[in-house]
Amino acid sequence: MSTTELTIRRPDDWHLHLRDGAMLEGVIADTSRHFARAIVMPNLVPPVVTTAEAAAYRDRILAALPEGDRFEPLMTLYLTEHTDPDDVQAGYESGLIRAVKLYPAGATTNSHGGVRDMAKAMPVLERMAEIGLTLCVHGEVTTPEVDIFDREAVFIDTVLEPLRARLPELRVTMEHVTTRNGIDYIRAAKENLAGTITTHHLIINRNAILVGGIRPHYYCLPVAKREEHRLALRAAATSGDARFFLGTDSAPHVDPMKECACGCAGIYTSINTMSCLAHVFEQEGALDRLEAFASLNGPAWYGLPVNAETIRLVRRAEPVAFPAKRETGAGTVTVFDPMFPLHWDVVE
Ligand SMILES: NC(=O)N[C@@H](CC(=O)O)C(=O)O
Ligand SMILES: [Zn+2]
Ligand SMILES: [Zn+2]
Repeated sequence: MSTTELTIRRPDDWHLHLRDGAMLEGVIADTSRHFARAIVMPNLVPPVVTTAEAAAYRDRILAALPEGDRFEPLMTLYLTEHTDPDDVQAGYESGLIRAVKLYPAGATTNSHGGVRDMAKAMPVLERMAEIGLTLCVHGEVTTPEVDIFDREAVFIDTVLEPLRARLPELRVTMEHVTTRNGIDYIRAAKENLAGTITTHHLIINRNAILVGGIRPHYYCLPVAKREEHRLALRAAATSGDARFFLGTDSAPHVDPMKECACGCAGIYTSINTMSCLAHVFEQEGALDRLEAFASLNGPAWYGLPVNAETIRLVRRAEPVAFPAKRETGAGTVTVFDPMFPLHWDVVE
């Protein structure tokens, strides 16, 4: 008999875009329904750079939460070349700041204020290494000569490895790993390195974006790679290795910003992530490791307790329906379509 029910600790999302204002209000319930906590990305316009800005953003998130939902936003700071190490340390020591995010300038959505010259960020990075504060990285180079499909691998060789050689004590989370190279690099590290994997990168390869017509709702950054890379991600996610855990990178953009001549990067998966993941883990014969990936490995890496509550997943005979669109006060957001029926349902 195959498994049709599964109870796991309540999951957390270790890489999430909640946005702000009407978009935040429109999407937050899709996360707080299933997830207890999330590492909230700071790439707002303007970005969340100081501890005071992060505190104000946290208040706005809590104010947008539906009545009765218990959800803890774990705040991050957007690293710039002018970030003040003392402010970062104070934010960390107050318990508000859980990570600092490195966006190479120009690498992704709202990253123009990111880091151009790593040398200028060194004082902050040294302080973080000293106090044990985690650096989350969007691991892609932006050099125009480098092919977009190679940007993660080149980042590892030319930015990440030199940084970690110089600051071995620095804790680094490689966000949204998309390549075998990234997986191998994390596996080979002795310490202080972990990686988040998104839901969609376990499901799509680059064909989803390009075959049969250009499909903007499968476009995100880092861009999905070849099938061999997707298989490496699936192997890592389902391996039980504590260095790999869920970061959905759910990144809502309104449809007109996706369906146009120069569409935004980002895929919206908050609403059906747990169903998608149960499907993937079932396919891999690893349902017993879903809890490690979604609920245990992340807290261990960030030094936080595992959630006390549980969620129950049930495999239905009939497919579970999800809305194709999420309507928000900021506009309509298309929901990730895994291109197969989803049978796993989360029951409260
Ligand atoms: N992943 C994406 O494609 N987009 C993210 C930014 C990011 O995580 O790189 C966004 O904020 O829209
Ligand atoms: Zn990113
Ligand atoms: Zn992201």
